[in-house]
Amino acid sequence: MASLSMEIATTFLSFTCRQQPKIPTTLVPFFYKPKVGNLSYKTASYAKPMRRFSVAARTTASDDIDVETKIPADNRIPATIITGFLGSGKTTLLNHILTADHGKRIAVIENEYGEVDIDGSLVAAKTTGAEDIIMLNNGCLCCTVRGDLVRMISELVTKKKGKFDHIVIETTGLANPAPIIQTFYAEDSIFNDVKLDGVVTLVDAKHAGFHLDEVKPKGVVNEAIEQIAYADRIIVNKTDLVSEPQVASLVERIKNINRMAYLKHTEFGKVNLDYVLGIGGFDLERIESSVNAEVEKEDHHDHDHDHDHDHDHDHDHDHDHDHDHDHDHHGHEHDHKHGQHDNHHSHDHTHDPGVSSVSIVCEGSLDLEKANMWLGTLLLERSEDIYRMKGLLSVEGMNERFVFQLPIVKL
Ligand SMILES: Nc1nc2c(ncn2[C@@H]2O[C@H](COP(=O)(O)OP(=O)(O)OP(=O)(O)O)[C@@H](O)[C@H]2O)c(=O)[nH]1
Repeated sequence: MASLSMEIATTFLSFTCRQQPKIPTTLVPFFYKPKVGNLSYKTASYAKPMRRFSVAARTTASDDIDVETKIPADNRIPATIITGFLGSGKTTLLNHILTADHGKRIAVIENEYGEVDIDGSLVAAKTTGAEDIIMLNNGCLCCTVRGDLVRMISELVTKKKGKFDHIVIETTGLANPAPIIQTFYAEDSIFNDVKLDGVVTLVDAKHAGFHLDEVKPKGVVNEAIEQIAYADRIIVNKTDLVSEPQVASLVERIKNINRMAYLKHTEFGKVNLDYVLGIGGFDLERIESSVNAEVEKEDHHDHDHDHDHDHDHDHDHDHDHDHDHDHDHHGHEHDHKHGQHDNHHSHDHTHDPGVSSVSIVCEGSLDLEKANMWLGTLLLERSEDIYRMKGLLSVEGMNERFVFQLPIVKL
């Protein structure tokens, strides 16, 4: 599969202008947090994080699309962000990764909020000397030392390229992952050599509920929620300290925040390494295959009501998905809008007033211009509410399907 990257505005506009296809099946999962107050459009908060827009074509491009699709494989160095609230087990997981037999040479960037390097001395690799460990102390990667992160990754790449295979970044427990994710897209010096592989979030089975409940002052993010919302992989750790029903209830709550991420329960961060490394959470091919799996499940989804797509009406149901599809459909909202032409449907499960995930599946014909307009409007008006989007667009008249993902990050 070929892929390409380009400026968002160009891609979006040229894609719109040059194609007039329908979209037989489109799946656009995204996270959103309901907006408080008026919607507003801020150029800086929306345009900058999305300056890279990646498109992956499944087969070959047709003549009428003005994009170069024969792009070489993405050989950039993968980077994994390990995040999670204070004491959730990030360093424990890091040690597990570094001491495991995986054959990867890992460079570690360890962020400590205080001046004293405590985590660094706890990291196993320091004693083995097998990997590079870079400490970023006295500030948080998402704010005060973000510039240092950029410089350190750039230096790693220029001075030690070829000497390591993967970068693992452990954030502080108070980090908001969004600006860290943005670093991988907004900084050319990083983007050209390093790709974000995934965000792994540790959740403390015993204390997470308390942190998730915490009501922050207006304008202040709840980091515990953000860390879950941005995750590709969630590890509910310290399950030895709580009962099974407590774990189940926490898992339900987490899934209500982020149904796109995979989730595992562990003690002392003991997970298979392929669960956390090389996961391709930000990798278009992987996204495409997981989105395809979602579509297949959608196709076999057993609706308890009839859809008559021959009639002049629109079924509009918003879906919350998790990878097990273990949600039930009792009491969820179905928004049927009659009198419109589109045959798409989506299902809306609203469980949590804070952050949630939504998948939209559109079947049949969709006008790309309208879809583009809808996406553009959504991003203009709700970019402050959306953490992340991954999607798959199937375009009439073209054999390819197009994958996109947007880390919607705000500073
Ligand atoms: N009982 C229990 N303790 C654990 C588990 N995982 C980690 N711990 C312990 O919890 C404490 C905190 O673990 P860390 O790995 O340092 O957590 P962290 O997220 O890196 O902590 P900060 O860097 O302070 O945010 C340590 O004493 C760990 O040994 C677990 O599954 N069960």
